[in-house]
Amino acid sequence: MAAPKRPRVVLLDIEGTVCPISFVKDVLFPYALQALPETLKTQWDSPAFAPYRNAFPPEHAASPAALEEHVRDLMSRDVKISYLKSLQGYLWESGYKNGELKAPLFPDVAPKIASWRNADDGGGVQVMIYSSGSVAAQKLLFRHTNGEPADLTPDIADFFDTVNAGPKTETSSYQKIASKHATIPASEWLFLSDNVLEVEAAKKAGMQSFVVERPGNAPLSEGARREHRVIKSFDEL
Ligand SMILES: CSCCC(=O)C(=O)COP(=O)(O)O
Ligand SMILES: [Mg+2]
Repeated sequence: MAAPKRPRVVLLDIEGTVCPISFVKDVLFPYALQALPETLKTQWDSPAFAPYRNAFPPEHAASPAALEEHVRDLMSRDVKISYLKSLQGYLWESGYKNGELKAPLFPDVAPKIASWRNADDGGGVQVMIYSSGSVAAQKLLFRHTNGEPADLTPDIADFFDTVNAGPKTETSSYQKIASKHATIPASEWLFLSDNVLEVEAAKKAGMQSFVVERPGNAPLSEGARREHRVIKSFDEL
């Protein structure tokens, strides 16, 4: 069998791949829930907030109390639905901007993103992001990291979420992502994720894909370890 081609695009998941799951569950989610009541109280009818409110099903957007109850329920179950993800990005914005929120990237992540970008092979390796978090939330996260420099967005060529690509466990989403950059065959994309179902969907779309095993991630089954390459750090690439 021919050796896989060196990737020209590295497509990265966020939670459990570039930063710990605990940052999302124990820092970002509580921040959003804490900001929610005041936002609903003071911004319910504001033009800035209306698009986020109106994206929810009407029965849940009927009153601040109904919306708060629904958001709390969705977040307690970590439901990755696009209107919730958009609202979370809106709620996190002030926290990132005032310095309360800073994304704790694993130590290998920022240096490797820079080295992919600068790879001396006539254009480097493009780095793109695909996360259930909204594109707006992704940009906030990569603009406010613990790296030096903190803003990694200049090194990121494109951002995908469940709105512009589709659900992460569906093969069609990876086909759609690859078709946006159609000069690069799917076989020259490498998708890295903690989620085995996402890795399987990317592989079915013809991408290379490895499972990333980080501290705090859910344990991997023996089957997953047999079926997929598992890496613990981007330095293994
Ligand atoms: C980029 S926003 C924070 C992460 C988030 O809300 C999320 O759902 C992450 O899911 P992922 O697809 O990156 O595992
Ligand atoms: Mg993930």
